[in-house]
Amino acid sequence: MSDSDSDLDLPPTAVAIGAPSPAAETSSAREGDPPEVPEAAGLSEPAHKPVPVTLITGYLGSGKSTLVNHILTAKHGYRIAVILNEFGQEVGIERAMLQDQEGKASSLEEWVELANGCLCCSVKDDFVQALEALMQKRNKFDYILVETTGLADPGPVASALWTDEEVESGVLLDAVVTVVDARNLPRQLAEERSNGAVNEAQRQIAYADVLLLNKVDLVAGEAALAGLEHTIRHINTEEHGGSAAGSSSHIRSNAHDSSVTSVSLRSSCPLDLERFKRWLDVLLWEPGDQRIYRMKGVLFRHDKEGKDRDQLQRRQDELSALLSAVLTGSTLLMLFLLRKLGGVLAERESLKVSQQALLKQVQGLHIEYNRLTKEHDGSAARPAVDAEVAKLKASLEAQKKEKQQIEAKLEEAQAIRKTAVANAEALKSQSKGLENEYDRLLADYDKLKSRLAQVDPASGSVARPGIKKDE
Ligand SMILES: Nc1nc2c(ncn2[C@@H]2O[C@H](COP(=O)(O)OP(=O)(O)OP(=O)(O)O)[C@@H](O)[C@H]2O)c(=O)[nH]1
Repeated sequence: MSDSDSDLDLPPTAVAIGAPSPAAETSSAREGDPPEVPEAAGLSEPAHKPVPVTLITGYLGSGKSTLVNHILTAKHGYRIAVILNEFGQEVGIERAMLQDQEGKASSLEEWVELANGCLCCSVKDDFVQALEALMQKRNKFDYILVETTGLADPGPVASALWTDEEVESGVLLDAVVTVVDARNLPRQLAEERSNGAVNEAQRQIAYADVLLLNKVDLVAGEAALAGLEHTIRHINTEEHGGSAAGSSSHIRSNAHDSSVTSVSLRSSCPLDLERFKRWLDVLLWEPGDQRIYRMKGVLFRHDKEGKDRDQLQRRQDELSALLSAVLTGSTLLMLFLLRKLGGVLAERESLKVSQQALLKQVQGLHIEYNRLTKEHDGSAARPAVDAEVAKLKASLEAQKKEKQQIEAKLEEAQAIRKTAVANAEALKSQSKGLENEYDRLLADYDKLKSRLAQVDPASGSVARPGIKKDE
């Protein structure tokens, strides 16, 4: 590793090994520095100068995409086009991961994904076509980064850049950067291929102009790292002995390792994360005859925020349902009570009328009684008059009783009315209380949402001091 590389704006757990290339210089631009115009891109010259192409290679899961994402989000001022080659048939996963970094300035100008095969063989023509298509927009970017699959042989990919006339005139191989997985390197180098051919990990190291020893955080001890560095240098100088940029390969080329394949799974339902983890444990610890090199994907799951949001949403829904049930119930009850009240009031009015009529009748009877008493006092008709008066008195008594009954009914009606009004008041204040609780929950939900928004999903830490994620 050259000393000048120590300033590289690289991920903290990566070590650059080998001669610095323009690509390495690209990533060494520090924040705030004005962007240097890449010589090969010739931005100071007319646009016929070739665009530099950097091939980023490395075994499955070594950290190529991490490096590409780092370059795209670092502040260097270059505009970059990316050609990404996926081994599997799924496209869009890496792009989705990039999109996760919203908020960071991205140098990405163009993004092309070539899936279901390797640039070095089955999709070589697609690669050339993609480059030709990109060259139609050459003024939009200063650099092209090509991320190969983990099984790609960089040799044929590099040679594709100078075997197509149109491509050759527009681009220039800047460097082959090989990302090496420090933890898994010994195993990867030891893997045997048929006929004793050099395996992919070895070929990728051999072709590198720049070697990036990645995942050094997963290797314990300086001595182990020094040993890995020695091994890599040895393979690179022994097998390679020169730059891949512009040189022809003397490494025995090999057909792809046909025992490696990819499987992709899609689901439109949210994942139960715990069950998913258990499934992964079984898959990784008891793989049977299969070895799993690499997994990547975008999970559709209910996270904590989602759970909280769901719970809150459910509580809100329940509360609104309860509130509307109570309001509907109270309205119906009010209507019922009002109707009953209306009936009682109408009955009271009719009772009043009949009471007045009775009073008039009693008064009329009284006048009639006085007249008859005066007229027939001492006469022979007196017994008949007395009988008549007794009848009238009985009728009066009956009417008095009726009046008492009506008054009792009236009292009862008034009591019902009083209860109805009290019930209506109680329901009113109950629904007011529910409304307040509903408002309070909405405010809690907003607060929780804004706090969760401050949680850094990568580290789980909270951006603002004093607020814990679990709050
Ligand atoms: N511990 C540790 N993990 C890392 C480092 N660099 C990358 N990773 C992780 O390693 C995994 C693989 O990284 P990628 O960048 O996707 O690897 P890749 O080479 O693009 O993988 P393929 O495209 O499948 O070949 C991811 O989970 C990364 O977060 C590192 O320096 N240290």
